[in-house]
Amino acid sequence: MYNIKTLNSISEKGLELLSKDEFMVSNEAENPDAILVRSANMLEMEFGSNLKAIARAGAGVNNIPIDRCTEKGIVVFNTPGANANGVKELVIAALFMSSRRINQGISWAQSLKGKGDEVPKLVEKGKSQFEGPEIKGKRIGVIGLGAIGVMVANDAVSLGMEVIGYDPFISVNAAWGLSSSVIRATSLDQIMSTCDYITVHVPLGPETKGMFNKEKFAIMKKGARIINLSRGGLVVNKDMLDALDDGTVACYVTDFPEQDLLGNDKIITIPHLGASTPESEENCAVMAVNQVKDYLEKGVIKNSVNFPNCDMAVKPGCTRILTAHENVPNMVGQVTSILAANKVNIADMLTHHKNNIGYNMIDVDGKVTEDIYTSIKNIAGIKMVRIIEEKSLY
Ligand SMILES: NC(=O)C1=CN([C@@H]2O[C@H](COP(=O)(O)OP(=O)(O)OC[C@H]3O[C@@H](n4cnc5c(N)ncnc54)[C@H](O)[C@@H]3O)[C@@H](O)[C@H]2O)C=CC1
Ligand SMILES: O=C(O)CCC(=O)C(=O)O
Repeated sequence: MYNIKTLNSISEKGLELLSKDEFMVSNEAENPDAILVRSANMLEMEFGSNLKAIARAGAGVNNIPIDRCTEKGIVVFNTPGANANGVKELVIAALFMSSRRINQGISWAQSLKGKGDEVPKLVEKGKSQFEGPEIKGKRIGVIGLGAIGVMVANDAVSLGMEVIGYDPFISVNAAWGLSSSVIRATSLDQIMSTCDYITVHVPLGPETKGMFNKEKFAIMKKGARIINLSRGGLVVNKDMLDALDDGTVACYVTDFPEQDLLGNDKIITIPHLGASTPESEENCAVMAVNQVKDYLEKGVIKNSVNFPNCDMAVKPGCTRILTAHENVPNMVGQVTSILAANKVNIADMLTHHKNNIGYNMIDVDGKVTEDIYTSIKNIAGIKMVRIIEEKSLY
């Protein structure tokens, strides 16, 4: 039986894939085998000795201590693209909101309650304060052309905008999916200095933290509108507030409200709703659960952010040994030497590595004793060993 802990509400569509015979799912599980999480902050969390995997039902993994997980041999998954359409639709809404002062106008209209028959007249008199430009023909910069950025860029083309995209690490898949009308920016500054609208779709990390700062606002086209449904930390709030004050930025839409951003007429604060659609929540949960299940049951890795993808068909009657180790010479050799010394025959084997971590699947004939398990675990540089028979032993 595997124990799965949920840290946020995870769609039933995903959880129902975990059969009750094999998985116990609870938000109170102690020392779980795996954790399913959305946005809960896990950065300071202590991990139990059983923890093998964390699956983020979503894209951003900045709430998970990836390096610490890698060090402990814990595989971290996310669900690439599963909520991209939900976010894209809200970005398009944000684009219109940033231009047409829709929500400010709605709040104002609501404030007329109690004015009786005067309301229609007051509306016509007051509406000019909420005027805003059309987006057709305007230039939009899309920073980050991954699952969300490509969809946003393509839809902006359909809306008649001139679209310029910046992503020095764009994947071949994303490039294939991008409209040929999208102009390629060769620098971030090209976006910052020429666009009427800027939307950002990059992960938050050391390289992107604070990418919207006073140096960038200094070169920005006056009156730019900025949409940030990625992460609050991409923007230096103080510098943004100054840029809004002096008119450099006409409107800032963020999915990440913070105290200092509230109550400003030029800031639209959305309560992190980018992926809050039944469709996105289901897609993410199904993908996250399937990935965790495959890993716990078979050691198969797909869509991990810290481990390599690795998949090998299970050989009937075999025992599967999984190891994670430092990506240095002779790690696999030491494992196979232990097997040879114990007269264990290898039926199949697969090794992959990603950055500084190596991952190894070995199917052997017959059983693996606890002594063999312990000898492998004691090899210097081994971060994790698991033995899977019909169900996981260790
Ligand atoms: N508001 C919400 O509810 C949601 C927010 N997000 C945020 O959106 C971000 C993007 O999501 P996806 O498009 O699904 O991820 P993705 O991984 O498909 O795309 C990210 C893209 O950013 C690019 N990139 C990385 N560093 C860059 C840099 N310095 N400059 C330009 N491009 C850079 C990558 O090459 C990649 O193409 C997530 O990391 C997350 O923070 C994602 C889903 C929901
Ligand atoms: O689960 C959510 O609602 C947040 C989604 C998100 O921010 C992400 O996928 O990065």
